[in-house]
Amino acid sequence: YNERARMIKKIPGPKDDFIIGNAVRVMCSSVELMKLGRTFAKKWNGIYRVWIYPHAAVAIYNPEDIEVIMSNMKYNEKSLIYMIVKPWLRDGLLLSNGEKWQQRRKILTPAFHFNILRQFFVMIEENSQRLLEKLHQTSGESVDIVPILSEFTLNSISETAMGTSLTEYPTSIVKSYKKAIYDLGVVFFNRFIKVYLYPDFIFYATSLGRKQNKNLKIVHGFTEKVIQQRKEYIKEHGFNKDESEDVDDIIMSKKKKTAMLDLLISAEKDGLIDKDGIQEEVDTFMFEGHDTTASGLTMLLMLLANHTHIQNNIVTELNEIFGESNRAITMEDLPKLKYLERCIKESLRLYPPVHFISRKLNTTTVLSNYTVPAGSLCHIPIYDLHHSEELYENPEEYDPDRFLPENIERRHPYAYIPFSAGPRNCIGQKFAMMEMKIAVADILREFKLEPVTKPSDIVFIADLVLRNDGPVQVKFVKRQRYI
Ligand code: HEM
Repeated sequence: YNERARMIKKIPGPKDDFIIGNAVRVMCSSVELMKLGRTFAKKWNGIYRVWIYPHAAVAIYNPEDIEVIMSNMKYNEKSLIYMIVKPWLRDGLLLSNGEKWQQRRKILTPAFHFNILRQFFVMIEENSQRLLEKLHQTSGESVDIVPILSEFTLNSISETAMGTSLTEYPTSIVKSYKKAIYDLGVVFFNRFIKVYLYPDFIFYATSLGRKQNKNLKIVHGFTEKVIQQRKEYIKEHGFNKDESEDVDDIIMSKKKKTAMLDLLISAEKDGLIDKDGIQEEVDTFMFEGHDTTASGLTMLLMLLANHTHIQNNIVTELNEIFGESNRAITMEDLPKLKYLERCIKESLRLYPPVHFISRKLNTTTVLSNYTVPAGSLCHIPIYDLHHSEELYENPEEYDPDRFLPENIERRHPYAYIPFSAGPRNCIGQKFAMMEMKIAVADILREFKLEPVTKPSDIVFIADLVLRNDGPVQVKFVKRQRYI
């Protein structure tokens, strides 16, 4: 009944229970929670509030409010719910705030410069060829693409950003890393819905807390090895500092592969970051750089398998570029793949891998004519924004032409934000788009995709990235030269 509660109560939202608000309502299964989010979004119009004692939150899914929050540095701080993943990613770029975030972002930005991406291209293409070999082994039979694509994206991020090939590790170690990430997702979800598990002293006394610790040990142990291996490499081969002190030259050196990790190790030598800081960033990039693109590619291939005419349009575009030639794809081909780019963008609209983000409102803010008190959480359910009937005609339909330049122009710039927007946007978005383009172009030059899992079979589970509750299956049938 205080002023804050009175302000929040003016915003429409689900009926709440005395004191605890909506706490009981959100304590449901992972699948039900995802459905509940969609039900709420449909019931209200671009904004609603939830109250889970003692926290108030608004969910906004209209572009005008999202612009207010995302375009302004004063709303850059991540909300309390990210504290659930803090023991894992600690103060890495995704979670850090204030000066620390600014300094880290400055160190890491050059790792995604166009010239660096050009070098990454070669390594991603090598991995894409390995992916094709795997797909050939499926001999046109139905296959679950989730683990196959996750292996491709994990290998790609470790070779490019970390300068470490996972083929040098026993498969059991890599498998247990991936499984530990999946299991952590389950723990995080369970803590997220049970507010009584938020205090550390309660959480760590439960079996869930113990499960988290066990999996964190595996995940941190793995990334520690990745850093160690790179440091040993640098010790042996050096940074090539004799030739230049310039950071671009260091990571572009021909003597060794380029790596984001090298920037961090170099920054450690300059006293800008310490050992723990490096580990935080490696954990962040290994996760953000692989699970997101794997989710994006999974849904994209499933959609293409189910939309033959769209798949054929991409093949026509590929034919125009490659003709009868078997030559490998190059960096120069990428901007020519305009239709494919539209298909990727539309897939990221329908299935945004990062479907939900959240900020903290440090000041009292007016959103949709409602006053939201300082201290509230501000959730941005990207999924619901992208499925809004007001912004997209027939929002459930897969229609790449929504991304024709004239159609983009008609939309609000914050109506489509798969990579977030503003100063705190995704640092890896160009990397991700490049990786997805290479993989899909290579796959469609080689295989015709046939549907097994249909869009109507997809049932989301609540996790850090958008996941189906079960496998996503596709058939890869060898093509007789692009027909
Ligand atoms: C399709 C693929 C991807 C999607 C949809 C995606 C989406 C996003 C989104 C929505 C955010 C904002 C998160 C938030 O505010 O909580 C973000 C942040 C971030 N992403 Fe991505 N991402 C993708 C791929 C990547 C890749 C490949 C990398 C690394 C190579 C990466 C690294 C990061 C990092 C480090 C941040 C935190 C940035 C900051 O706060 O300064 N992401 N991403």
